[in-house]
Parts: sequence; C-alpha cells; structure tokens
Amino acid sequence: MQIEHLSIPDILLLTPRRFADERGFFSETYNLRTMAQAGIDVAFVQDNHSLSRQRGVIRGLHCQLPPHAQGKLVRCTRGAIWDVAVDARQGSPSFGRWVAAELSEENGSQLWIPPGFLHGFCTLTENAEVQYKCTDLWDRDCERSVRWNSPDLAIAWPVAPEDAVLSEKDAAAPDFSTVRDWF
Ligand SMILES: Cc1cn([C@H]2C[C@H](O)[C@@H](COP(=O)(O)OP(=O)(O)O[C@H]3O[C@H](C)C(=O)[C@H](O)[C@H]3O)O2)c(=O)[nH]c1=O
Repeated sequence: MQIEHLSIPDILLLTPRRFADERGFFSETYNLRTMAQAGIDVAFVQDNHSLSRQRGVIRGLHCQLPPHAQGKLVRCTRGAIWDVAVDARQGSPSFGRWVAAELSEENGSQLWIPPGFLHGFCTLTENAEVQYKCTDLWDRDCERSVRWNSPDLAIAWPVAPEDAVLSEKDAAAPDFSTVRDWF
C-alpha cells in the first residue's frame, strides 16, 4: 500500500498493491490492519455505491454533522473522478482549504477523508462508478450541503459551470460562507 499525505495532512491518498498476472490482477482494497498501520484506526459501518452516467456530473459538496459525522474511504471502480475534500473544521489552520485527487479504475487509488470535511467529486468519464466506506450511518437530519462552486472555496473543478450536471439539491446548496461551527 502506498500512502501519501496531501497538502491537508489529514487527507490520505492510498494506493493498494495490485498483483498482476495473465488473468488480470488481485488487490486487497480494504484491510483493517493495513488501515490501522496508515493511522486510519476507525470502524466502517456503511458502504455506498453510486453510478454517474455522464462526464461532468458533480455530486457534493456534502457532509454529516456530529453526532453522525462521517469519515469516508472513497474509490472509483469504473471510469474516473476528480475527488475533492474541503476542511470544514472551525479553527482548523486549513479551514476552507481544499485538496483533490484523481481516482480511477486504472489507478485504484483511494482517498481517506476524515469526519469534519465536505466531500464531492466531478466525473471525468461517462459511467463513473464510485464506491466508498463510511464511519457512520446516513442520517438525513445531520446531512449538510455546500455549493460546489462557492466563490470563497475557488475549487478548480475540471468542468465549466454551464456543463456541470447537478442534482436539484446540489444546485440549490448555500455558499461555504454559511458554514459556522459545524465541527
Ligand atoms: C447519502 C445517502 C443517500 N441516500 C438516499 C437519499 C436520496 O434519496 C438518494 C440519493 O442521495 P443523494 O442525491 O444525496 O446522493 P449523492 O448526491 O450521491 O450524495 C452523496 O454524495 C457525496 C459525494 C457524498 O460524499 C455523500 O456520501 C452523499 O451525500 O439516496 C441513502 O439512502 N443513503 C445515503 O447514505
């Protein structure tokens, strides 16, 4: 497993080893001991899987507030996405800063996003499938959204606003400037 701390050190980019042979490859995509060795000593309680049929789909920016804040271990098992985490932790030196990584069927990389971060992604291909493990169960009352292109975040999304494909919920989300004392 390759482990890289991104510019917000709490966010880790993990790349599991692939054992390739003439049949294809084998890879351990989750191993409790390996995660603990990487400093991710958590219990996952829910797996999610989404399919986005078009390139330029943006899902996010989402999080859940305490007491149901979620850590997420995200990977893309078909196509490719540009995965983004935004620090929403009040008082954090990186509050309002974002990091991103390309996750793809090809690279097999995973992004560890601890509780306290907003998460979102933009699809880079058609039929992008994203699978992610969560450290808490979905709780609709604790769910919060922030507008993907909030001016104060200035996230360098790889899609023009006029081409972005959003849910109604995401299109109507408030700016990051409304985030106060969430975590
Ligand atoms: C998140 C979630 C949703 N749902 C239901 C609620 C809606 O009726 C339907 C679609 O939900 P939504 O439009 O919020 O799905 P996404 O836009 O992919 O949301 C996700 O997008 C970003 C990338 C995330 O990190 C979150 O996990 C999650 O918010 O699934 C559930 O039943 N369980 C769940 O855990």
